[in-house]
Amino acid sequence: MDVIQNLKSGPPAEAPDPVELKGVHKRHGHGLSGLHALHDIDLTLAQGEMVAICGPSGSGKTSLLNIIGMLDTASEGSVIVARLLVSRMSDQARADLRNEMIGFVFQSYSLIPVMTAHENVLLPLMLRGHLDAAALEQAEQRAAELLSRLGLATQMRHYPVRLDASQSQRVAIARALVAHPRLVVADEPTSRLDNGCVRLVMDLFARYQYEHGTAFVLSTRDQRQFSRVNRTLQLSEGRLSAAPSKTRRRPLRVQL
Ligand SMILES: Nc1ncnc2c1ncn2[C@@H]1O[C@H](COP(=O)(O)OP(=O)(O)OP(=O)(O)O)[C@@H](O)[C@H]1O
Repeated sequence: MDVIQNLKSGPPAEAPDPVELKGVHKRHGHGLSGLHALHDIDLTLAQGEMVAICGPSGSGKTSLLNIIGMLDTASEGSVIVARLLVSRMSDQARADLRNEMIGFVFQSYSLIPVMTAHENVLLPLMLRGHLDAAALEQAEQRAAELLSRLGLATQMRHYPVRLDASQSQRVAIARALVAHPRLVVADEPTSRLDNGCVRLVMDLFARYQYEHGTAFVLSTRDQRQFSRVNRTLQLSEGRLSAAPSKTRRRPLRVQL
């Protein structure tokens, strides 16, 4: 696909639900010593929807996100991403689809130490293939704009070693958004942010929902996010249920 076109394009007008899980179980390890981390999970995420998965440490949040993001496979049940049954895909096809449609925010940020903040954010666009000069300039601008929006204009040329936890987390968030993914999978994305930064991030997420139809699945223990998501689900010992008291249908407010 033409890169400039690719940089500009949003999701197709009638995009299918990005993710559908049915009867998913996850067992880590084998046999009796294996740990049954997820039990019979049913979950459909609609295009443009933001879902928070909350639950205590060890309840299975990361295991679930890894399956949704195709970083790990289910032990049982079906995982459908972009209408494709993940278990039938080759490793390469899974990697390509992941690269094409999903942005990740990892709990430990996973920034590349030998790259500046700006280069880290550019990475997903560079991985999509050769950029000609015009596309590269556009990509660099987009990465810089995202970092500025997240309050990191003066840290763009810093290497990760010079960033504190809040700055590193915001770089990881910019990197997840830069390629306008259809789906963002974010593991505790605001755990290291103060209230002002949480607002910046949630406003930016809402903007992506509206402008690009991006769907978000966030694992969180952060109460500050609950009023900004469309749906909150509770994971408890690997079992998923609705958390109705925390559910809101639409993000409250978008600051453009
Ligand atoms: N690779 C693995 N091998 C064995 N057990 C694992 C593995 N990954 C996770 N587990 C176990 O599965 C259960 C769920 O872990 P998971 O990391 O998904 O929970 P979590 O809710 O994300 O926890 P936290 O909030 O602390 O990250 C835990 O008991 C954990 O020890």
